[in-house]
Amino acid sequence: MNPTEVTAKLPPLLKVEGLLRRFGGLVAVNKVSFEVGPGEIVGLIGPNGAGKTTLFNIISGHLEADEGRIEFDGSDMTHARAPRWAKAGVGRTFQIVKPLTSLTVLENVMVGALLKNKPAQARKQAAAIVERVGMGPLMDRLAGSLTLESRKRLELARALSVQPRLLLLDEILAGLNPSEIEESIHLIRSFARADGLAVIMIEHNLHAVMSLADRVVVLDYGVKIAEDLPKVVVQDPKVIAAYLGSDDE
Ligand SMILES: Nc1ncnc2c1ncn2[C@@H]1O[C@H](COP(=O)(O)OP(=O)(O)OP(=O)(O)O)[C@@H](O)[C@H]1O
Repeated sequence: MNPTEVTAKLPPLLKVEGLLRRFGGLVAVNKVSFEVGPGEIVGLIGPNGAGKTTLFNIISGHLEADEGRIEFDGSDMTHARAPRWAKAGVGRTFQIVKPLTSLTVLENVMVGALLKNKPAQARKQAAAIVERVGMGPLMDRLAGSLTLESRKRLELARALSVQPRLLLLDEILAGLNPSEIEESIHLIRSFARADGLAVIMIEHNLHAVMSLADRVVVLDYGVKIAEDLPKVVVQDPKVIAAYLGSDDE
């Protein structure tokens, strides 16, 4: 049995129905619906400006939808703000990494862990997460002194610090070299397969999407134009046309 067959039998963890978000006259997300089950890895792709980050901003409470409904773990989260999403178990990374530069790596991760734990427990948990993402030796370094690759890992650790059941990863592979990308792919797979986290990843690296995702959702001008297995999506004429018509490489 493959992982999609397993997760298909479980009730969805995230259910997005008819989400719509306007910026003035522009419809950035246009009636988008999809579901994600526990342990499932979903790739979210589409040309620049397709609405991917806007969708993440809505799913993590950083923006409100103008229309539609979102359920997480059976609760209506349509009007929930970011802290409630984090407490409910949704961790996210940002495309522009923004660690608290004057805090250490460990302290950055503790900030999220303190949402649900007392300080001593939060420190222990944060240290375990820092080790898990391979940053153990950098635990006491100031975040402001890290390389881009380490900042990206820290961003992932911060997303994990809220003990998420759903991880939203926004282009965490951009700017990494091939061996760092392989390591990250391995790590993301282990979060889903070993820990049962659901993952939605916005990713321009199609090799990574093909090797990781159980399912791919494609946005173009805010509209969901395809949703299927990675190998089916990359052959879909609508998807090919959307990419050829964009300025993406
Ligand atoms: N705060 C905002 N105010 C006005 N327009 C916005 C705002 N945020 C996003 N947009 C517009 O909404 C559309 C979708 O943007 P979004 O960043 O969600 O796309 P994306 O698919 O994440 O793109 P990329 O791959 O380039 O990151 C774009 O046309 C963008 O210019």
